Amino acid sequence: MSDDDLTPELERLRSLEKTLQLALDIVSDGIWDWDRLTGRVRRSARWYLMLGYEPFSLPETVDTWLGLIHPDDHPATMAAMQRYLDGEAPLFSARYRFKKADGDYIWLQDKARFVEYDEHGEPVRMLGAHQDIHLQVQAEEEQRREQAHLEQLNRELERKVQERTRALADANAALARQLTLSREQARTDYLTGLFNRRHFDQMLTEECRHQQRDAALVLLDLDYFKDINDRHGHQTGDLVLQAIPALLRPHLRQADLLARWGGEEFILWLPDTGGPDAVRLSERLRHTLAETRFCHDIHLTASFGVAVCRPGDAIQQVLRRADACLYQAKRERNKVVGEE
Ligand SMILES: Nc1nc2c(ncn2[C@@H]2O[C@H](COP(=O)(O)OP(=O)(O)OP(=O)(O)O)[C@@H](O)[C@H]2O)c(=O)[nH]1
Repeated sequence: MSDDDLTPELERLRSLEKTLQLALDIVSDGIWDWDRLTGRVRRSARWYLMLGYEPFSLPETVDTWLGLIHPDDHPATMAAMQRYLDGEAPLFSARYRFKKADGDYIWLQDKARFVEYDEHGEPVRMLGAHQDIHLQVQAEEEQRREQAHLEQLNRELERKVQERTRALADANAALARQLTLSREQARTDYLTGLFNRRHFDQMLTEECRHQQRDAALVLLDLDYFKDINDRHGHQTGDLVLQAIPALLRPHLRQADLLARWGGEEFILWLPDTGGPDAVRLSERLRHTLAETRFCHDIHLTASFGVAVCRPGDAIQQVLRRADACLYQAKRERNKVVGEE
C-alpha cells in the first residue's frame, strides 16, 4: 500500500480517535491507559485538570497513581485490583480519595479493565476511567451524619420517655400509697392507732344494717384520768392511753370492734353477744385494767356502761342507753353497769 493510500486511512483513524476522546470526556472526568509492557500510564488532559495539575505534568507511571491514593484507602483499592486480576471481579472498580495539586483529597470512582492481550492471552493494556464523585460522597456522608444524629435523638427521646414513664409510675405508686395512708389516717385515732369515732360510727351503721342477732355496745371511760395528767404530765397520760388497746385486745374476738370514742373514753361493739356475756367481758376488762401497772407505776380503773342492741334497734337509742349505764357506773367508778 502506498503512502497516498495510507493518508485517508490515517485521517479516518485520527477522526475516530478524536470522536472516541470526546465520548470518553462526556462519560468520565479522566482517562488513564496503562501499557503493561512498558509500564507507561498515559492520562488524559481532563484527568490532570480534574486534579488541578498542569496537563501531562506528572510522571506517567503506576507509582504516580499509587502515590496519590489516600493512605487509608490504599488497602481496599489494592484488594479491588487484586480481585480483578484474580478473575473474581468482571472489572476493576474502586472508590478512593485522590490527592489534588492543592493537597486536598477528592473522592473518585475508578473503573478499568484489560483491553488488549498478547498472543499468549496475557493482558498487556488496561484502560480506566475516573469519575469525580466528591459531591456525591459528601452528600452521602452528610446524610449518614444526619441519620446518625436522628437515631441519637430518637434514642434520647426513647430514654426520656422511659424515664418519664418510670417517674410517672413512681409518682402514681407514691400517690396510691399516700391515698391509702390518708384513708388509713382518716379513720384512725392518731394516738392509739384505734378506729376513730367517725369511722366507728360508719361501721356501726353498717353493722346494724346487717345485724340479725343481739349485739352489745360497751362504753368504757377511764376514771380520774385528769389526775394522771395533772400528776405525771400530759405526755405520760398519752402513754397510758396508748397502752390501753394492747390490754383490751387479748380479750376480744376478731369480729369485735374497738375504737377511741373521745378523750379517755373507748367504745366496743360486740356482735352476736347478749347482755350477760357483754357484762362478763366488761368485768374481765375492768379487772385487767385495775391490775395493770402503767409507766411510773400508775394505777388506773375504768367504768363501763353496757347496752344491748337488738335487730332493728336505732343505734342512737342504744348509745344513749349505754351512756346512761356508764353514767350510773361513774357514780362508783371501777364498775360495770349493764341494762336491767
Ligand atoms: N394525756 C391526754 N389526756 C387526755 C386526752 N384526751 C383527754 N384527756 C384528758 O382526760 C381528762 C378527762 O377529764 P375528766 O373529763 O374530768 O374525767 P376524769 O378526770 O377521767 O374523771 P372521771 O371521768 O369523772 O372519772 C382531761 O384531763 C383531759 O385533758 C389525750 O389525748 N391525752
